[in-house]
Amino acid sequence: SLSAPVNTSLVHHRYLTVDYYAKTCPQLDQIVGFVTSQTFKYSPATAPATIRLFFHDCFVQGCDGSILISSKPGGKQLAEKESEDNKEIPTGAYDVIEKAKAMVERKCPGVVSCADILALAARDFIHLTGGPYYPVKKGRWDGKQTPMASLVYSNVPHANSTIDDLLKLFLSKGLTLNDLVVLSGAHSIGFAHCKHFVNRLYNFQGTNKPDPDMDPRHLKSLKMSCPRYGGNIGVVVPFDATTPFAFDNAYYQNLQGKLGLLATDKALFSDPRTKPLVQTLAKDKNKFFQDFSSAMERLGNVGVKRGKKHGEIRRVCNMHL
Ligand code: HEM
Ligand SMILES: [Ca+2]
Repeated sequence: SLSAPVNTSLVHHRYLTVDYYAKTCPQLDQIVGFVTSQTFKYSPATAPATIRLFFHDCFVQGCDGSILISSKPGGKQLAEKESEDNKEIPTGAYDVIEKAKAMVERKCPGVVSCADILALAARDFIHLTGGPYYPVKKGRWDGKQTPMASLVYSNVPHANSTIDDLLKLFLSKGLTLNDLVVLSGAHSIGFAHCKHFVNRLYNFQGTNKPDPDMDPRHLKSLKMSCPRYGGNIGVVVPFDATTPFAFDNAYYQNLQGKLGLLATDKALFSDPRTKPLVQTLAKDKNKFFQDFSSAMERLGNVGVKRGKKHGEIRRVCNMHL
């Protein structure tokens, strides 16, 4: 027959369903919803942190909770969580998953994976910040593999990546150029450390001058937060200068107004392959919400594991069974 080759890392998501736990844990969505909304009240920064946590989990060994595992004390292998990229993720994101898992375990012990709880929590936080509410398909198992910090760098995007790099990375996960543009809309909320964009402020591509593609007032205000020398490395700056806690399509409008933060954000508007979609999304919030919801479903399908050979259902999320 003429059947297409099957990418085995992508097939298991066929088993994901919205009502996967309908019999075994009917209260699941409600419990996770309770914990995320309580957390959001006193710690809104946990929302963007958890969304990024989900993204980085899915891109490294698939959506399998591998990012949640802590390194063994005294062990020589560093876990994913301890990698340079993931150390930036505020610990509140790990805490909210652990808290939700503990509550779920009390109601339905040994049934629900941490990977599914993370997918649900990411969805809840998108909704809590004003974004779309979409159904989450479930049935992911937690990964049994030992997570390795050394796998993270090459599997997550960086602020100095080119659109070609990003496209290659997204294609390797079964995602598209459109998914890249649409999922980048998550930068509608949250914060970045100065080091990720400081070159654009003072020494763009070795010119010793700022990036000419940046609004001058925006440049001035970013320079105040991020001095060239002697700044505090802990300082973070909102991706969206106007509404950092509101999930909306202002991210794309900002790109058009030269208010993008990372070079990769800006590149989405300067590259002819991605610019038309940025323009469409900047105009049409409903389309952004619809496209974002389906792109998150595809993100949640990446490298899903199932069954006891590769998977487990953890009791606590930071430790293997
Ligand atoms: C496509 C290329 C992407 C690049 C180059 C990129 C890079 C970054 C960088 C450098 C930060 C700042 C981290 C820090 O300094 O603490 C960040 C934050 C963030 N990223 Fe991305 N990212 C990309 C795509 C995505 C995607 C696809 C998502 C989710 C669907 C996402 C969600 C987030 C969120 C929510 C934050 C804010 C985290 C917080 O406030 O704690 N990013 N990203
Ligand atoms: Ca993972």
